[in-house]
Amino acid sequence: MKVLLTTTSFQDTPGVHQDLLYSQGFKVDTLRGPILEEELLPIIQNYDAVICGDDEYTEAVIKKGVEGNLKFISKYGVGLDRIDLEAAKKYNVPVTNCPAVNQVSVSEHVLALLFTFERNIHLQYNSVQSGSWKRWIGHEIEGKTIGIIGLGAVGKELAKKADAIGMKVLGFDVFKDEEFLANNGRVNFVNSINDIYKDADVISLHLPHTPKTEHLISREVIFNKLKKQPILINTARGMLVDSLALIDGLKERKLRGYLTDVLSHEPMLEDEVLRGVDNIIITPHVGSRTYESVQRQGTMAVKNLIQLITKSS
Ligand SMILES: NC(=O)c1ccc[n+]([C@@H]2O[C@H](COP(=O)([O-])OP(=O)(O)OC[C@H]3O[C@@H](n4cnc5c(N)ncnc54)[C@H](O)[C@@H]3O)[C@@H](O)[C@H]2O)c1
Ligand SMILES: O=C(O)[C@H](O)COP(=O)(O)O
Repeated sequence: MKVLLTTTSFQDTPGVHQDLLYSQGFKVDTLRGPILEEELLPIIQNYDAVICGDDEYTEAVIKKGVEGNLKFISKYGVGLDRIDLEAAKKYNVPVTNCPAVNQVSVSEHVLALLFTFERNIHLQYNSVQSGSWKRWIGHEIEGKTIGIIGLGAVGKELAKKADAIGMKVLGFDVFKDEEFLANNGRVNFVNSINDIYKDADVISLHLPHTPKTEHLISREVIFNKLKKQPILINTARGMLVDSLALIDGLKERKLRGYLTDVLSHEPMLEDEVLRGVDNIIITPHVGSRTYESVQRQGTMAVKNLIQLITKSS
């Protein structure tokens, strides 16, 4: 079994996930992801399986893969938006992912971004480093309303944490998890996303990127629906937000800030429009990158692959 491993956090973090993978007798080749379609096309047919991150598994790549040896795709992570699932089905390549193992890390990252912004840590750090003692005034977070769009694994974990620090929590999802809401009585489920746009001081996105959710945060939303100059936090996917509308919205004070872990194009392009804009903080897709989460996620990705192999034999 020849396996292509492209996720850098898996490779760079020693732990139980690596022990499990390297005890299977696979021949493992590594590349530093994310890997683009044109880079995958010439090599993919050499592999029986891949453990991938946000690599471009287009129909062309999958087709090329199955003309050779490709049989299994194990995604390390949750979001499957870079894998053409229809094509995988068409060519009988099962795809697995790692749900509900990185929500602690990602929700902590959301709060880290929020605290950083509200207490100007990023500005004050740079200022002190340059020898200055300028002191900014920040904002408290307790008592503010957070609107969570997408109450899945990360959204729910964030809802609990936000409640614990005294925020009022609104949540919206296309699926209403009655059991979670019954067990977390202070999480207020709203039936219309517009209630979040209207009432939230902080909006955090936790839904997948699909054709339906692309540019969910549109010019129309930014200019006509946001009522409280919220801070927008995005640890889900860059394509959920219309970047140009967002920049205009920040200039017009429709939003107070944009704190994001994800961009529409990753790795960041040299001419990324969000770079250097006031009141934007960008981190390089590190929401789930903790030693704890990498080991959980990595172990699940390897176990998923072992299960796929066992099932097929
Ligand atoms: N920054 C990171 O490192 C990082 C880490 C994990 C996940 N992610 C991204 O965050 C997303 C959420 O992660 P998760 O683990 O919570 O996923 P999840 O699948 O557990 O939850 C996603 C939720 O979004 C809801 N949803 C789908 N479409 C919706 C819509 N149109 N409107 C409202 N709700 C909708 C689903 O019903 C589900 O409850 C993932 O899809 C992934 O893209 C990023
Ligand atoms: O989908 C996910 O789980 C996250 O985006 C993390 O993916 P990555 O670790 O491959 O960046």
